[in-house]
Amino acid sequence: MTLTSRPGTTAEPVGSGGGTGLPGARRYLDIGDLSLESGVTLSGVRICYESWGQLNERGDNAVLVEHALTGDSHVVGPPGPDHPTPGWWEGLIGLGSPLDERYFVVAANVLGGCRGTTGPSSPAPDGQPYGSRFPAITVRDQVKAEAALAEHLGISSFAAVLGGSMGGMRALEWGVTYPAQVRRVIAVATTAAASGDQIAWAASQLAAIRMDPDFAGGDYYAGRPPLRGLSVARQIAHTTYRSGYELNTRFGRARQDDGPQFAVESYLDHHGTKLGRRFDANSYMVLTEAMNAHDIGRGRGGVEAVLQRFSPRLTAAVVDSDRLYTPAEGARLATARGAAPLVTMHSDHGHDGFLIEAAQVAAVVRGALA
Ligand SMILES: CC(=O)SCCNC(=O)CCNC(=O)[C@H](O)C(C)(C)COP(=O)(O)OP(=O)(O)OC[C@H]1O[C@@H](n2cnc3c(N)ncnc32)[C@H](O)[C@@H]1OP(=O)(O)O
Ligand SMILES: N[C@@H](CCO)C(=O)O
Repeated sequence: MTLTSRPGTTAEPVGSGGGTGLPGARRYLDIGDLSLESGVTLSGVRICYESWGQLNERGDNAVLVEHALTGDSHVVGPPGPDHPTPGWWEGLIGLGSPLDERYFVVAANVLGGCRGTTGPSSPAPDGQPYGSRFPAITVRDQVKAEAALAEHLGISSFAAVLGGSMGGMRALEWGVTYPAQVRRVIAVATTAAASGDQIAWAASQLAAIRMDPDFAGGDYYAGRPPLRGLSVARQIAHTTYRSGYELNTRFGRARQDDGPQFAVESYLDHHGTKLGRRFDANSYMVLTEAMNAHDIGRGRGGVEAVLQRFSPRLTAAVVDSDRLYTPAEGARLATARGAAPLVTMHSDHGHDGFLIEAAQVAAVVRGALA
């Protein structure tokens, strides 16, 4: 990333919010072709993003907020025409919040996703959706696309790049790939490299989608989407996102409406069906595979070597009941050169605690930026 502004095409903003962070403030930037880590070139890449606040003259008061697997650029704010869901980290941005008027906050929809940034459901150069033709991408590719956005916006350096889960992976990659442009990384409920356990849980999710007859090898956009496979994938994932303690105490052995189905089955079914209404199965697979490939040490001498030369200040935070991105993985991050002591958040909810315990996350961010 150089500090000069680069050519890019800003498409018409949609909605009416401009850069204010009000609903409908999504904007699009066409960054052109992106050469991927695999050597493949993805042509005509578009980034969809939101921003809050003003960039200062030095271009160094920016903060990048990175969303997780099924999140999006709508970090805070009510639902609106462009945002079927409310903000997922309410209280993080705005007056009186950790990311207040001192900062220019940016959040982009991730490369490979389905909320406006180029992904498998986007049109390929032939005008048809990529579908099965969408290339494998990595977290590094996602960060490279975001760097093009940062450059276009005139950002010289970030005061912080922060995110949870898959968002934390991107935050870490930013710190490794662009150390001179990132002063602080805040990595929440995440890992330096996908573990065998995480890849194993992902394997059955990917298989569930592939086994849905509606998947059609990924080329289903003209027909029915593979909602049953996606639902099962989400149900497996959601179980790993919550703690056994929560599932036992909240649902236990109760039956749904005194019928034959366990209440916890009904709950998982609800979340599986709900995701199908807002998420594309191909994106789910592409992003899951990108997370599986995540390893900040790949081609760089391994994770420990990278952590020992990590140059931005690093704050790692974990959720004590997270059985997917375990506290041990956060503790490993906190061994990085110059890292702050590990922050442990308490939640009975497991991994999703990084979304649910918004006040604790806000305290982590406030503390890291103090
Ligand atoms: C809020 C958003 O979705 S933000 C939009 C962008 N999305 C993201 O960023 C993804 C991140 N968000 C998420 O993963 C989730 O929304 C979370 C983690 C925030 C949800 O956490 P919680 O608020 O604790 O929700 P919880 O797990 O209790 O589920 C509540 C839902 O389960 C339903 N439910 C609860 N018990 C049962 C049951 N026995 N049977 C069927 N449904 C049930 C509730 O009716 C509720 O439904 P609704 O979400 O349609 O209103
Ligand atoms: N509930 C989160 C979990 C992934 O970290 C999501 O759907 O993005």
